[in-house]
Amino acid sequence: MKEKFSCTILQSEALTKYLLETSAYPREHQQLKELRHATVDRYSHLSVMNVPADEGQLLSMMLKLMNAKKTIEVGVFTGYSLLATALALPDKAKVIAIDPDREAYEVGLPFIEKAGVAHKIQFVNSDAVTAINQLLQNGEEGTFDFAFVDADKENYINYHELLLKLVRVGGMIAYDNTLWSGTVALADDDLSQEWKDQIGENRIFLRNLNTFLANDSRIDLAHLSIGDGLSLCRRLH
Ligand SMILES: C[S@@+](CC[C@H](N)C(=O)[O-])C[C@H]1O[C@@H](n2cnc3c(N)ncnc32)[C@H](O)[C@@H]1O
Repeated sequence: MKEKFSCTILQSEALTKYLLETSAYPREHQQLKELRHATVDRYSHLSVMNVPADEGQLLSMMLKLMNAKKTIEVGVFTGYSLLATALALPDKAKVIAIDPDREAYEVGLPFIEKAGVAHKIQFVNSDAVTAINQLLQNGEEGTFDFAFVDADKENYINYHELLLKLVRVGGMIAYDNTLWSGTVALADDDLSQEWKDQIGENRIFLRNLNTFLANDSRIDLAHLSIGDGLSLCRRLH
């Protein structure tokens, strides 16, 4: 029997709604809330590209616990995770935000400015391989505390090699969407045509990444079932 398409990896949409409405939305920063609503108004169904509020809160808590001061964001869109990051960092911290599409970032920018954290952000209008290589050439190897990757899935495995150089020993790389709506666990025959059309080849790229990370002795790994799946990789040496 074909599985029914669902954006959530929790057992029901009702449970996702409960989690967001009970714990996440009441504590969501006002500008994050407004950015989220503006993204729905502007992009409707594409607004699922924003990380959900509970994941934003996890990122925020991790950054504070790590005392992070220099981070990189690969894939910005309208900037929900970027704003959550910038809000969690101290005033003199820096986040390099990379995306070849500046238009979507400009939808979120007024909310970032209103939150008073735009000065922490350096937006780089480029594809990430070029931008990260540039940072490495500039001598910034081993200087980043945290990297958040939420962009083109086929390149995650390439970003991993570059980001392992860019983050310091003990620093963290987080990959978003690594459970891809639960489809990484499904056989081809379990997928309806509607689902196949939506997910394309990303399910295969993410499966390969998950196997690769599980076998990578250079990192500690925690694969979380939050949002659409989040893989946390801590650089060991
Ligand atoms: C899922 S969205 C990011 C959502 C964001 N984390 C948030 O919470 O709002 C993915 C973004 O990756 C960007 N992207 C696609 N290819 C890229 C690349 N080669 N380098 C950097 N960003 C890329 C897209 O333009 C898009 O804005």
